[in-house]
Amino acid sequence: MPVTTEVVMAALSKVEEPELHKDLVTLNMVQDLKIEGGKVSFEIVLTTPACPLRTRIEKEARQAVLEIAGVSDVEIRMNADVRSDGKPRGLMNLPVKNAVAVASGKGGVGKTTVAVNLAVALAQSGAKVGLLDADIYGPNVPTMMGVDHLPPFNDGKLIPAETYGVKMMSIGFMVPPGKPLIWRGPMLHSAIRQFLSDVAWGELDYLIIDMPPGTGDAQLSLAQSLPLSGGVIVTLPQMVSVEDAARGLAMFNELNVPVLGVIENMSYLELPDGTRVEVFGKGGGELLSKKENVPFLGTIPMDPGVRAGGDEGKPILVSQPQSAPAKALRSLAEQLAARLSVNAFENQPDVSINIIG
Ligand SMILES: Nc1ncnc2c1ncn2[C@@H]1O[C@H](COP(=O)(O)OP(=O)(O)OP(=O)(O)O)[C@@H](O)[C@H]1O
Repeated sequence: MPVTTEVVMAALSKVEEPELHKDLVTLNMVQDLKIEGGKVSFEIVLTTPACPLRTRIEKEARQAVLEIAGVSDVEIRMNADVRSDGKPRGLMNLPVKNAVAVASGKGGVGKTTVAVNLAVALAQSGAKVGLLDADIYGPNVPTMMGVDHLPPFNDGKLIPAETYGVKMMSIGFMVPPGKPLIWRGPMLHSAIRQFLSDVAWGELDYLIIDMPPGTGDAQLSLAQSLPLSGGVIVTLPQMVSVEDAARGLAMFNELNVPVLGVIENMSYLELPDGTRVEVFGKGGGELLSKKENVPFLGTIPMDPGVRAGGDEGKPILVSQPQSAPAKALRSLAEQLAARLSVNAFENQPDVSINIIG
């Protein structure tokens, strides 16, 4: 019996996308199916290039098709088309499929480090990524990304700097170094709006926003100016930090920003003999996520390479991509991308693949 499109699609309709809990055919993920005798080839279009289950999906699809009588060879090309959460992005309707705020209850917990590395990890996976440094009190993103100036204006628009595949904009480019940044409400609001309306971001799969620490005017302004797909809270394992982070979560709730999860930074320091020292205590991130009933995305170890990467403008995902903290950050970026895909799907279940433009 010859192998037909119907038989192949029927086999693939038994393969489930494990996060979305629907099969590949229903999700319209199977494209460009070709059959030549016993040879079957097709493309699987994932909902994010940072899909943590990419290998599993490919393996299960291959197995399902190989089980069809008469199939001798299966060629699968893996591709991705990031889903949008479907929210219009502010006055300018920016072509940004997902916007994610990275926040913390207070300063110094590694919020900027996490935002920078999440952006780089998503870009390394193949996504189109922007990074907005909205930390108006301490704009450190340019230093951590190793950039000290913007390209010239074009067509009256600010052009974002681009490094490590990430488009980046920061208030740090607008003010003389070392000058204290004192913001009043209306000025703050207009600066944030300018970042969104006067910057030529272009099409983005993910815009990562490094929020100022704390819970105040800037956060409110941002959430009002740009509907967010969700927010991530960074905390240390210690209890004081967890209490601050809980305030950050309350802020997201008040602003109607869906909480994507909690990230625990500097969870332990691993010594050369393998011993782990819990410098800032233990388990705060998980405790917070249980108490507040929000997802726990994972932990990042403390590592001198992370600090050095920030100081040298070369994020650890670039300087030491195989190190333990780089692996942890990559996995966090994948968890985040997967959650965004699930949320986008739940918001618009009838839109299988959502393309901007
Ligand atoms: N996992 C880590 N291991 C080692 N050092 C880290 C780690 N995460 C962050 N750091 C370092 O801790 C310091 C604070 O980090 P960062 O500036 O990212 O924090 P922040 O929460 O954004 O602070 P602020 O809100 O004050 O800007 C930096 O020197 C950074 O390099």
